[in-house]
Amino acid sequence: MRVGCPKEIKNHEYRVGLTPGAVREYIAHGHEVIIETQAGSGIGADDGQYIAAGARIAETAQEVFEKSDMVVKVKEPQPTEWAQLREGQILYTYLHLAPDPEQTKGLLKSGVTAVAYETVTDDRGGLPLLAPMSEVAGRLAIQAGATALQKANGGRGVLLGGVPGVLPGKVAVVGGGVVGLHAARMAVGLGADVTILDRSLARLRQLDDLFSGRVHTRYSTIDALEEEVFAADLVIGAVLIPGAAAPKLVTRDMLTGMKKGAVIVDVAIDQGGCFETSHATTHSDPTYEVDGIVHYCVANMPGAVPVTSAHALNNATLHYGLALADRGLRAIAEDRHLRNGLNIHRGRVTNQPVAEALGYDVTHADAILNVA
Ligand SMILES: NC(=O)C1=CN([C@@H]2O[C@H](COP(=O)(O)OP(=O)(O)OC[C@H]3O[C@@H](n4cnc5c(N)ncnc54)[C@H](O)[C@@H]3O)[C@@H](O)[C@H]2O)C=CC1
Ligand SMILES: CC(=O)C(=O)O
Ligand SMILES: [Mg+2]
Repeated sequence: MRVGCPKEIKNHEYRVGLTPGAVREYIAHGHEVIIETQAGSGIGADDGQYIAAGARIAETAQEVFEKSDMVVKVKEPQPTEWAQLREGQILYTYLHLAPDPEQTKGLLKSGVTAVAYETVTDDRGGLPLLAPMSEVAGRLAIQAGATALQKANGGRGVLLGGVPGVLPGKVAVVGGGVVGLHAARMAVGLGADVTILDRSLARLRQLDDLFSGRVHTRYSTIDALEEEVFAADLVIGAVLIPGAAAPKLVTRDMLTGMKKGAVIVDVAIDQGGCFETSHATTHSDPTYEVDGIVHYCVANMPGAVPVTSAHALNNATLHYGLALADRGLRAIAEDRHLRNGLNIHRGRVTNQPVAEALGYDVTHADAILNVA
């Protein structure tokens, strides 16, 4: 198969879909790889490294889209990109379709077969292609929140770790999955007073064990959520219902009960956000204020640390990327975890939560992947 990787064009997105190391693996499997010139510049990988790994360099993204049987990316395709996709081509990238009707329309119109990293599953009930970026974003959320809490940045002027004789800042982490765990790790490391809320008691038990009492865990009722959000200096939004739009857990009304200058980092913004007042921002203008509360809602947080993120992402995407390149649609038909990743196929929505969020009929992948 001919596998192509364009340069990412989302605001301040420096990751790349294929690292030179990943290219070498595709070449070893007998595939051709085309990389857009400078696609790896954000991680310090120049065209020479890609050529040494066996890739051919394309001068334009257009050439990559035109000539590839499978396009491997990081972020959801932007309008100029979805216009270049076509039927018979596989797109392998993050999509986050539930809160994004325009992109969904664009992909449906193109006829492309789109596998979304964030809905591929594993045997342990996890999301293995989302997890590494959730690790990065969870850890970054505390750095971003701590910075936003500084007075000159609009925050209330609290140092998360406090100092001897002054209490530390309070951090509430809403959703104790991968993002929540890694955010809590960083906040604990800084010496903050951390509470994790979740709707899964089993998960709260695990977290209690992991942190040996160093964090508080709380079952997330409306009461508990209100109490923790009102008391917090920093709130991290980290809930997920896979594929679906994030539930709006913190309403605009609740903001009035919060401390002025408190900070919200809504990591779940890529699925629409779990605060009613969240809207997506970019790395060039990451924060805004509503009712005295600073909001940080960057939808591609890991793009800020591309050297770490691109390698972590490629570690996770390589296995299924090779399966798709080796076996095409058959790989999707034969592996239920990859089938869970299929969101769009030849003009139909194949993921139930996406279909429900956007009002489409769902077509189950098994019914249309006729590859016998
Ligand atoms: N902004 C960005 O750059 C990035 C955003 N993300 C996003 O972060 C979000 C979280 O991802 P992960 O931690 O990997 O998901 P996860 O599936 O590991 O964890 C989600 C947690 O939310 C909990 N939850 C679900 N509904 C809840 C509710 N009503 N109240 C309290 N807890 C609830 C679940 O029990 C689970 O423990 C996702 O939307 C993901 O796409 C991930 C990476 C980067
Ligand atoms: C998961 C996601 O949206 C990101 O890594 O940008
Ligand atoms: Mg996004």
